[in-house]
Amino acid sequence: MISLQFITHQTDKYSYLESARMALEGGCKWIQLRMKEAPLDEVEAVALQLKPMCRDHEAILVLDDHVELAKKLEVDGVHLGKTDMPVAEARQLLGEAFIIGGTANTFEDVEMHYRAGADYVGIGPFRFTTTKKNLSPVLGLEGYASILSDMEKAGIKLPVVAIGGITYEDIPAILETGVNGIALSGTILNAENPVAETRRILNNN
Ligand SMILES: Cc1ncc(COP(=O)(O)OP(=O)(O)O)c(N)n1
Ligand SMILES: Cc1ncsc1CCOP(=O)(O)O
Ligand SMILES: [Mg+2]
Repeated sequence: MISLQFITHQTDKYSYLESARMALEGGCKWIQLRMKEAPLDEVEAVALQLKPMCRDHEAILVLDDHVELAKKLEVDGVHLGKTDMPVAEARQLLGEAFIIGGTANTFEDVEMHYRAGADYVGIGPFRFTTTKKNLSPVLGLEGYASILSDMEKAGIKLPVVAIGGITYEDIPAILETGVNGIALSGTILNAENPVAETRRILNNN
């Protein structure tokens, strides 16, 4: 079964919490609570509801961006990008027990996160997506192959999660490049039945 990280999103049909609930029901064991434009108190309110749901499903819960909140709520970790708190600073604040992920679009980004002590890197985008604004350049399969080859040459062993516009059909070829996991949002939430789609993705990969 693949390592699948579900990225929460709010749609016309689903709230952030409902999106996570469906992924958990479909068997996903890793949820990232990403509420991009929401005020901190709203993120906290949803995280407080989501934490016991993740615990009941034996799933990991990481927060996008919010290091102090992750510490306060004692969730499992955070995911940090270029404009967020640097990974090294987050590590100082959170200690070794928390999972810290960093965003990368180039080998240099990976190297930086590796040196700073990240536990994994989210490399993307694989292709264009409307789920995130201000996207970095699209990587495609060649981009992953190239970054993973550079990592190998440099002796950098760090779990890689591919992200950005990924669909069910893309997953086998992306995994072939050597990435360790896949992060998905839209392809699950746009499916007719997101619970069944999560199951299909997990059972066939
Ligand atoms: C697994 C994973 N990879 C990359 C990202 C992107 O994070 P970031 O660059 O901080 O952008 P925002 O998600 O905060 O808009 C991610 N969230 N998760
Ligand atoms: C958070 C994030 N970072 C790069 S692409 C992306 C969005 C992923 O969502 P989707 O699977 O809907 O493209
Ligand atoms: Mg961020």
